Amino acid sequence: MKKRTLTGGHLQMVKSACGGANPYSLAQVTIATDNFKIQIGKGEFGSVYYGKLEDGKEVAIKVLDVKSSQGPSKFFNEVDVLSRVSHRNLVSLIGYCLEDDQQMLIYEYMHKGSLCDHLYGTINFY
Ligand SMILES: Nc1ncnc2c1ncn2[C@@H]1O[C@H](COP(=O)(O)OP(=O)(O)OP(=O)(O)O)[C@@H](O)[C@H]1O
Repeated sequence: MKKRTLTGGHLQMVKSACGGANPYSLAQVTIATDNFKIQIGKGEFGSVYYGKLEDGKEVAIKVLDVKSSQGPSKFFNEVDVLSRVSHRNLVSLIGYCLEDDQQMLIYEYMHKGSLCDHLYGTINFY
């Protein structure tokens, strides 16, 4: 299957859409996740890992599965929507990592999981 990556145009859109979300390097994400040690979930978009940023903030890091048929458009849509909405019942987008063909989204970590986790019993606590 053809590998889907973000084009230069997509990258520009992501960077401007990210607003308050910060860019993180692959090295920072690797340290934060202790080399992607704890996988807390898997969705359509890819795998989700537990991490802790330098300032101690706990995060959930979604790593785009490059084989996903959703590809860059899913990444862009998620960044675009979450950067424009802010609500106590919605998870916040803290940052993103776009490096070496990697596409990752960094969210605040929800200790109590998602509504879906509660409905389907798929939660793992860390
Ligand atoms: N911010 C978060 N905090 C804690 N756990 C999370 C967070 N985001 C995702 N997870 C965990 O990872 C799992 C997969 O999440 P993800 O959002 O990728 O899948 P999804 O809910 O099926 O959505 P999508 O359709 O975007 O793939 C969730 O069910 C949850 O257990």
